[in-house]
Amino acid sequence: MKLLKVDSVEETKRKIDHYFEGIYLEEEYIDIAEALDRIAAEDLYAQLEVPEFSRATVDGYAITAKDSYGASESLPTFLQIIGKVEMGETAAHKVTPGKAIYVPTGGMLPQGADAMVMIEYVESLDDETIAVYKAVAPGEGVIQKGEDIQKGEQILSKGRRLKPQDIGMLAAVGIYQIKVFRKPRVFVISTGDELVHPKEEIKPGQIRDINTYTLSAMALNGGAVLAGQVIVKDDFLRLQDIVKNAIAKSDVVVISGGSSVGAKDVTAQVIDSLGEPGVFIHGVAVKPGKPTIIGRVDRTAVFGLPGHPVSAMVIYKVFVDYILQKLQQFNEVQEIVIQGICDANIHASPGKETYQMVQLEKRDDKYIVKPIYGKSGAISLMAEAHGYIKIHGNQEGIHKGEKVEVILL
Ligand SMILES: Nc1nc2c(c(=O)[nH]1)N[C@H]1C(S)=C(S)[C@@H](COP(=O)(O)OP(=O)(O)OC[C@H]3O[C@@H](n4cnc5c(N)ncnc54)[C@H](O)[C@@H]3O)O[C@H]1N2
Ligand code: MOO
Repeated sequence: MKLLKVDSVEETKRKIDHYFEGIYLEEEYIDIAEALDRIAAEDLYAQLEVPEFSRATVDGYAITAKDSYGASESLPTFLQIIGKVEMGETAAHKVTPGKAIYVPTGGMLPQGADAMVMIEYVESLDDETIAVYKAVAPGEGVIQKGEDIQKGEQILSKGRRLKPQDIGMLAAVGIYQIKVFRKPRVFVISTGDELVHPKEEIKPGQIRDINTYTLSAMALNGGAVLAGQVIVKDDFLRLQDIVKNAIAKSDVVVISGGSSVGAKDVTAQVIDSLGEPGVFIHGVAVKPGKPTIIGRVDRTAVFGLPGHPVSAMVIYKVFVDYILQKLQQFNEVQEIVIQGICDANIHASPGKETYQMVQLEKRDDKYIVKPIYGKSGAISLMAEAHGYIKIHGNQEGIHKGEKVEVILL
């Protein structure tokens, strides 16, 4: 009988890996100004050094460090000023022993100089002479040629989600266009005779559609574009028509509701009717979210998520995000985790991976993790939660005082 035998989370991910092997989104070139949060589709190496010349990191005088040795507040060293470096220009003169050249922060270090002494430690005696009241070591106040980025150094790896600092690295080495994976297209379908749009009046027995909004927002949050949003009644032919159209337009179709074994639960049949290989997961050993369906039609992933809003969000985070990342060869850690101390005993469901919603409280530099409870139909549970703890199927539960990892929502 269906749903009695279910796959573990690990087995489900293995099946996803198998069914989506070699299926990736196409690549495209974009300007780095548009690259935030996109996933790199190429390894990139620096073709030059950064900085390309040694630069001052302070306002002051470029000198030979040796000249300053022994200098102090009571016993300054006297040096002759022989010039000034302008920003964005080459340093014309060379520093030799006994001489100094003024350089602003970021200016080119003149030849012969190996350190900068900050103006705070210098006194101008006349137009040509300074007194230096501090000894500086070679390299002080200077960023050396190639110190930031070396020629040939890898600056980006395929599968990395581009952060502002990655974009800065690319700009630094003169790369202004980059190959990324096209944004995945996600189509969100909510099924149920009881569902109405939030702007409409509801009759007894009806409820407002929540999942369209939570799941669409999760898709956008993950860097996808929305290919469509539809509410559909529990009707095989209507749903079949809509899912068929959605598959043609998207990389991932997320259908919520209608995934369990009730008489109206037609999602699995619809997916199977639309093409090969069809449904390969029907039921996962997780709590919440057991009646999860995962299939593939041609190159499109089709999910039947449980209708309960909490379960739908949890399964989206665990499996839909997993596929979206696979399609873009994302190669980093999927979850952002915080360590904390659990402040209550938590019971687990043997044989099932349990996702326990929690709140975090900071006490004496430590995070206290408090389990919060509610039915999987209660959206307020998700709104109150800061994250969740994953309790493995072979764990009995968690004891009060135990160290736990919280996956942030
Ligand atoms: N005999 C069994 N019955 C059920 C099982 C089971 O294993 N055996 N699993 C239960 C669990 S756990 C869940 S979760 C639900 C999943 O049901 P469906 O995915 O078929 O979803 P529906 O029945 O359509 O809806 C469940 C619940 O969620 C509400 N819902 C649905 N869509 C939305 C939406 N877009 N926005 C807000 N709320 C929505 C719906 O009204 C129902 O209340 O099955 C259990 N039964
Ligand atoms: O999946 Mo049901 O989600 O346990 O409520």
